[in-house]
Amino acid sequence: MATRNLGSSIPVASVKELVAQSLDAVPERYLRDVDGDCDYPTGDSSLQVPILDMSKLLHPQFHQLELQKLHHACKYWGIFQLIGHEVGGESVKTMHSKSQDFFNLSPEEKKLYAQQPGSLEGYGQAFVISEDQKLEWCDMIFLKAIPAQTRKLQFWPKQQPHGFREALDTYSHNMRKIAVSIIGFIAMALGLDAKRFSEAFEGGSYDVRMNCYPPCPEPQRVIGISSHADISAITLLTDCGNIPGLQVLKDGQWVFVEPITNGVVVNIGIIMEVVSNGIYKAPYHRAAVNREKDRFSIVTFCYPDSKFEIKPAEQLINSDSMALYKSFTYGEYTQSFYDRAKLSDDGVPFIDTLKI
Ligand SMILES: O=C(O)CCC(=O)C(=O)O
Ligand SMILES: [Fe+2]
Repeated sequence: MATRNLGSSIPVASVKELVAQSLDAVPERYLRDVDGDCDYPTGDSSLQVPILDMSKLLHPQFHQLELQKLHHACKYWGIFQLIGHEVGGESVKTMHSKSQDFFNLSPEEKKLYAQQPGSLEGYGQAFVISEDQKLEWCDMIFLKAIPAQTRKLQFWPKQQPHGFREALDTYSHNMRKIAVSIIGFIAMALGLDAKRFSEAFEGGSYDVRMNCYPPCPEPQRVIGISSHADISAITLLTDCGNIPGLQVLKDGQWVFVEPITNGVVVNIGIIMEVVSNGIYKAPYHRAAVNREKDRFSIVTFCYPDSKFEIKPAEQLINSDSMALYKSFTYGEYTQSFYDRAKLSDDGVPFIDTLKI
């Protein structure tokens, strides 16, 4: 198993603590519109993110049509909501309540699990690399969950919230179950060997990020998580409550992903963009915040096992369709991402650095 250096982040104040001070104005470091580049839209409500049904993918009668829908969703959206999967709502609900309980602990209790220099794991913020960088309206805790031997238990809340560790163990195994099945169908939709993909994800890595977006007095002027594409192969997101926040960029427009009961949001990450030779795109997405309530999301970044080479699949390369991306070992790929994350933003998207 290649060890991954997940980089590090400069400690900054917790947004929840900031909100507890009942500020009526948002501190300058969070404001996105001061330099006139705020583009916070309400989201286009005429567009709806595709919904895929796992039980249909598994059903001989409906399989073919649903597989075509999956191909279309991955190709034109890079994101879809998955229903009819085999994971019951209970484990998701339990994890969401433990995650909320964690963010509601006192600042002192949460700090027991704070990120340490040189690592992104733990409680804090991701990728703060300079003192004048704009900040996101989000607190998070980031934990590597699978394989179990990669867990850094010093960052896993222990006594409080009671049962957090067991809940995360169950939740992450359930997310792996979903990843193993859906990646097989994604491979199939591309005409690739489903079994090889499912096996690679059976032995893959699963990193979990729990996000808390506190209510903001000026939600239009801040961003919960700024626009990015995930570096995973696929990402599975569950939302708790009916508070929309996730937005995806579709043909130049931001579209809200409306939470649906028991739905798991699946999005294509950069690894699958490379493997599919660009047929499927890792979509840009971001999180908006609201004025009224905390929003919580739990995001599982799914990676294949470390033997899996990150390169365009050979079956997709021919004289009409040349390889668009270079080949990487798993270790080279993750290291190159974290090496770039330590540098100040040069405006070049990570995916472009992978192109031939
Ligand atoms: O919370 C959300 O809706 C988005 C989170 C996300 O994109 C991420 O953590 O990578
Ligand atoms: Fe993301």
